[in-house]
Amino acid sequence: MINSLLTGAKTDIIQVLQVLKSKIITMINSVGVQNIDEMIIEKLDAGTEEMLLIWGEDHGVRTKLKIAHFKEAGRGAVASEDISMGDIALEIPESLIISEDLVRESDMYDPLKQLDDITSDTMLLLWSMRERYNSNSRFKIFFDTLPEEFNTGLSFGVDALAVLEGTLLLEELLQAKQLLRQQYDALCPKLCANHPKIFQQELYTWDKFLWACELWYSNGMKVVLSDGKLGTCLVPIAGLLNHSLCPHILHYGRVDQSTKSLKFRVSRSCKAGEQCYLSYGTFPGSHLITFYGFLPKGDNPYDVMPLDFDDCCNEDGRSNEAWTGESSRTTHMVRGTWLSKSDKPHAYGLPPPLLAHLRSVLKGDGIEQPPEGPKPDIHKENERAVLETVLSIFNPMLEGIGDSDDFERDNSRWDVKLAADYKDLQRRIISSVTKSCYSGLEMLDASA
Ligand SMILES: C[S@@+](CC[C@H](N)C(=O)[O-])C[C@H]1O[C@@H](n2cnc3c(N)ncnc32)[C@H](O)[C@@H]1O
Repeated sequence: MINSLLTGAKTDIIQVLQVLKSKIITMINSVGVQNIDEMIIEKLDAGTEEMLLIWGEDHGVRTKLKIAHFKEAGRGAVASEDISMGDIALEIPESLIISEDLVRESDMYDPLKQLDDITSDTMLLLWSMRERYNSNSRFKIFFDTLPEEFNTGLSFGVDALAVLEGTLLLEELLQAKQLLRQQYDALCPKLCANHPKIFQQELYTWDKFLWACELWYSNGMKVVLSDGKLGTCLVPIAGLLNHSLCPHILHYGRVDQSTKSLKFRVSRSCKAGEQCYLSYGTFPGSHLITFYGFLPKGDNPYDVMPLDFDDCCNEDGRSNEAWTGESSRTTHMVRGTWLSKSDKPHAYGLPPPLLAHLRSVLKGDGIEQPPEGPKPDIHKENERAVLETVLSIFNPMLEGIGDSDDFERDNSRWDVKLAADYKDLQRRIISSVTKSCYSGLEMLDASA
């Protein structure tokens, strides 16, 4: 924006804009200094990945990245030269993107389009299950670089699930897996029986279906293609970029109409040799474990505990249900209180809408509301009741999670270790909320 203002601006305005631009660039680059997700390179330029890059470049890929191996994340992309803010780190021609069009062009499309309620994402998933083993595939080199196992939450074993006892993630994982199993049972056996030449039974087993689901969840990207259609796609080479809470590449996902390519521009500079990170999206740890199989390092502002309230009562305490025939619900997302930016008194690091909700509900219990205003004279009894209510929700959660597991993590299986890390994170969030409530109560006592 500043660059476009600079064109044609008067000298004095140019000077102001230049100062503004350099300040903004310094601020953005300082984000890199706090980058807590630094990983150690184990190996640079690995065999198959190197071949994938060469294949890509032969087909029009342009890149300032090379592939490296990291202990914490498998493969990742490293800048092969300094990449300045706004530069394109990677450009993939649309013709190399694996999208719905490939199913339409294949012999699978006819039988699949006869099915009710099948989405194009599911069609593409079924297509990729066969293409993975097609030795004449145009994407053979890409399929050859994919891991044999994905290690996402969907592959957690019983020991890891046992560690998750008492967390919301356990329910989330079991439900996600059950849903996939139902989808598999409804689709694959019938397709194999009715079209055995197209859907060969040995390629459509439950294990291979789960592998393909993990592939699409952990590597799929939402892309708007040049025909304007939005779909989940696999983007060779770009699929090797790892995620960070402090990413370089934030905005991608629309094929450039003029170049017919997908461009990955860096929003902050990336020095030669530094790992170049993508943002997978604003996901909480539970989602990243379930569908990607990792927890990012650092404080994730999207890690939230959902609290559901039945808004059952109206102002005079009568049930809304009796009047409207339905009860309404509100959900409040509570983060670790260390992430709170609010320095307002009586915020306790908790979300203001949650506090407002509890204050108003507790008013129904005959407890007086604090008067509205810029500096509210907070009514102590009301505040005490609010904090005690929050404690009554979070203390049982803390008990449910229990103490930290005391087993040797480094010698545990990947899934058990990840489950224990997740539980620690949940414990940390819940403890921060209860601690904030207790210190709030102490403050109220001290001012009595
Ligand atoms: C799109 S792929 C990225 C390439 C991947 N590292 C590989 O070797 O194929 C996504 C997967 O990379 C890994 N990953 C991405 N970001 C990570 C991070 N910050 N920490 C640990 N693992 C990460 C996870 O296994 C995730 O499912």
